[in-house]
Amino acid sequence: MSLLLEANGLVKRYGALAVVNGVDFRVAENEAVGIVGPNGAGKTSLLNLLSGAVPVSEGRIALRGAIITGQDAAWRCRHGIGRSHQVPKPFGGMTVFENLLVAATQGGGFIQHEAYDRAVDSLELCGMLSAANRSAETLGLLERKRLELARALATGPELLLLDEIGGGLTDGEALDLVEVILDLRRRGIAIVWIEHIVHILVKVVTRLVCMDAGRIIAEGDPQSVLKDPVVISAYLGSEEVV
Ligand SMILES: Nc1ncnc2c1ncn2[C@@H]1O[C@H](COP(=O)(O)OP(=O)(O)OP(=O)(O)O)[C@@H](O)[C@H]1O
Repeated sequence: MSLLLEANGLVKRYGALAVVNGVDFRVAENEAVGIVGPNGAGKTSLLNLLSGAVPVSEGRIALRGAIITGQDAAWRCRHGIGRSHQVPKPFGGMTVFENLLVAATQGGGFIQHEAYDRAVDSLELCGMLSAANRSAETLGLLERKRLELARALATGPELLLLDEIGGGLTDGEALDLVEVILDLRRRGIAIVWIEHIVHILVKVVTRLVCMDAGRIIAEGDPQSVLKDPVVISAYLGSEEVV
């Protein structure tokens, strides 16, 4: 597998506080990487740096070997880095389908039939065809999460950054989303997924990273990371998670 995204020495400071503190992070083509860690560990902050939502304080990020550290989120989205947010916020005053068309055209840079086909494809993949003409604001949580995923997908990503896409869902609902995410992997999309529902996460990811206090404290194959005493002490406690 060739390297898709590589970040070295990432630091993000707010005032004196380094919320991401010297992180090296790599994702290969079509790889699925999970990120876990306690609240406030810096997981979303790391995703924000990778997606370009916030600028780095230090470090550099490369996409397929080309430095993209200075590129903003819109540029990165056009060049294959899509993301979903922890709290889904559909575009208001629009239907589900219109949300996806906006993502395909404005986020992905697709035009005309290509944009339309992308939007339809994302609807189908995320199981939202029957909701296409509903006002996005009327959706319940599961459908909002699906729309959040579909919208990221409509931008045509090679790499999808998912922030707690399973959060707030029942186990059954989260398992349905797992099937969708597995489908995306089958299509060759690489996934970086932050999730607290660890037994759901490990159904998709082949590598797990654990963060604490802005640093990576363990990484490797998911079962080994979950058994690591450092991870148990910082994050899992004595809880049985898989
Ligand atoms: N814009 C900001 N200004 C100041 N501090 C911030 C900002 N954004 C995040 N932080 C701080 O950075 C730290 C890491 O937050 P972050 O949201 O990245 O953690 P997380 O691991 O994603 O947590 P959770 O699992 O609760 O979502 C927290 O202490 C948070 O308060």
